[in-house]
Amino acid sequence: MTAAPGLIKKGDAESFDRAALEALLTKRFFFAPSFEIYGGVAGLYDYGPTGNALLQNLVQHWRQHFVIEENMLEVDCSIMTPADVLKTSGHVDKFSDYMVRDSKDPGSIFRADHLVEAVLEARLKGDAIARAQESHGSLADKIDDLSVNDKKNKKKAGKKAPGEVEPKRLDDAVIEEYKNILAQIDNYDGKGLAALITKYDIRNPETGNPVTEPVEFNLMFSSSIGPTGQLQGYLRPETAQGQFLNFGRLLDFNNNKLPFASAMVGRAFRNEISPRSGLLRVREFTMAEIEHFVDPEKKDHPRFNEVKHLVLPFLDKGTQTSGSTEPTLISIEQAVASGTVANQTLGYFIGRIYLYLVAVGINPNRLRFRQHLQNEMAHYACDCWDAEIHTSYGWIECVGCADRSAYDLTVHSKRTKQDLSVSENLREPRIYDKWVVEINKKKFGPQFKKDAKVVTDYLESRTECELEDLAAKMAANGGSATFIVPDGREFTVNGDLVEIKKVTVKEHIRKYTPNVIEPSFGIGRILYSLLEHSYYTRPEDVQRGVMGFSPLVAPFKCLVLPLSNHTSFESPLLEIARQLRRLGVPARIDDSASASIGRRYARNDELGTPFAITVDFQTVDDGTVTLRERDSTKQIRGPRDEIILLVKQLVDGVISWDNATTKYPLVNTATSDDERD
Ligand SMILES: Nc1ncnc2c1ncn2[C@@H]1O[C@H](COP(=O)(O)OP(=O)(O)OP(=O)(O)O)[C@@H](O)[C@H]1O
Repeated sequence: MTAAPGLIKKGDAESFDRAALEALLTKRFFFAPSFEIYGGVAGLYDYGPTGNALLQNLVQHWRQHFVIEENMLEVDCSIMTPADVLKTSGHVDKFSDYMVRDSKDPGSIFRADHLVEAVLEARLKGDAIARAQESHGSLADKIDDLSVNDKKNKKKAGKKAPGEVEPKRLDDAVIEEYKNILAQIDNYDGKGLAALITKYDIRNPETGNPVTEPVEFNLMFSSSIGPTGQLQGYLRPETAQGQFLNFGRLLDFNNNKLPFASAMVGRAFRNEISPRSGLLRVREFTMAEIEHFVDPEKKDHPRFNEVKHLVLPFLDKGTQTSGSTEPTLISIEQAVASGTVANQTLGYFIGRIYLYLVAVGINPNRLRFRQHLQNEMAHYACDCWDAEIHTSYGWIECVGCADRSAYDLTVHSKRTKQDLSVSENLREPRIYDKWVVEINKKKFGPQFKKDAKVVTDYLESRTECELEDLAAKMAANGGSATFIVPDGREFTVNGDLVEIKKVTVKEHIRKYTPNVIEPSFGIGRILYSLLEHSYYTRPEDVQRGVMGFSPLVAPFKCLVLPLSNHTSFESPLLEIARQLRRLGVPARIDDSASASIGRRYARNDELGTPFAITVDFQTVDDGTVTLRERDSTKQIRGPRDEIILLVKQLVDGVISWDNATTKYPLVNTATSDDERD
């Protein structure tokens, strides 16, 4: 669709007014706080008819783009999950964030990294304002104007927003330090955050009080299964585990062939410490996750050629640790060849994620791929990239894409004693050298007594590289080596007890645990980013908001409306809507007698309806109707049945609006298009 000249650009960050968008979203019931008439609960939202249709369309296109086009095996698994499963996956022990409290107001709780980030960003903004005030009064006004949205939002919330800007100069060296910290804020653990809070005197911005030491808070909602209360469970924090646990059946379903991918769309639950920023951080949300199971030695991808040419902004970990947030524009092929992205399969999915996001309407200029920093990445993952989308809240992670190695299948297999590996019959036997550990059990028991199992488990679960290191240590140390087991204790072994050696192996069957590449989508975050990127106002009246959704995701595709409430319009109106719906085009009739036609167009612009068919007196005379396109507000006229088919083609993307205007004459309408309710 072509935009009218002078139209305020969609997704333009500079001219964006968040308060105006929020008012529109509430008025048109895109979403609202759940349990609102009971006062609501932070982080829980209900989608209205418009928001829900948008959400379903995002999911539907996700299914088309991934599940259908990539022939994935879609499953639907239980939400309530026994504790044992999540203990094995590591969620019970590690799925947590750090929180701090206001030292004098314990009810004021913050996620520690978000607090540090908000305070440092506010100080940098305050410095920019102070510098501008000193040098150019006009620039200061401009910057002050930019913070108008913050002020409006703050007023709406009725309290002081964290990070409220106080004009104050900072030393240049301090600015550099702050920028450096912000570029790698996800890399700090509890101790690191505590040090930052002390060093930079981070306080509760609303009260000015100091905050407590960061403590870990597990994000899972706990429950019990059954009447005895004996079986502990959790609401799943991601959809992935169900897919891993069904791996054996899925492999069988796929005729024991690898690679293949499973997929699931469903709700996930996280008891977020401080759910702010609307739909971006909620406690219950729709996830769409893919688990691509692949041979660890064959991580190339047969369809890599289809995406390798895409040039994308990659913000790698080296750039971030050097204190910069400037991504590098390179092709996916270059990113994989240079080792920036670990392998082709990961690169392939980065490309597919990009194509999906842009197809649904995310502005490609406000999209980047950021690599996880060392501490941020799950300990088992070997590479992870987030698709981040820029919104008025900053850069937001909307899709994570991780190479989870063989971790998940290995831990579940160990815990359940079920074989979750793949066996491959080799045409030629494979002969290779391998590091192995041989434990002298007779001597081991008397030496380590009750700790024998801990030490044995430690040694037997070492990777080849680790065994090689241990062997080198023993050789250098007169035959003994000291190591620390997972519970923190130190043990020493010598050559009498343990032999670590290289042996030559001949295999006819290759047995391995597949690795998993996991693209994980938060549909709500994509939806909210899309709302910001789609919103614009008409140049002739900045109060008139338009949601410029593409027909692919628009909640309603076609509006059908009468010029007035004349009775002769009733029957063609119903018939047109019926025909459109029969063709699979969601159509909405707006025949409210009280509103003028201009007002009704404006109302549907706010719903993002791309096309409108109007029935008027000429329709009754000669069977023609007008068709209006939302962004240009231009109208064409043609025979009713032809226009209905044209709408179907426009919605399916088979024909463009520009093309349509060459086939049917543009009409001059006397309709007042500038009213609103
Ligand atoms: N609280 C939430 N509200 C809405 N969406 C979420 C939330 N937490 C995660 N997601 C979505 O799920 C996707 C995958 O989850 P993942 O575990 O990778 O997120 P995360 O790294 O924990 O997110 P964050 O660091 O922002 O808390 C994210 O990319 C995001 O789109």
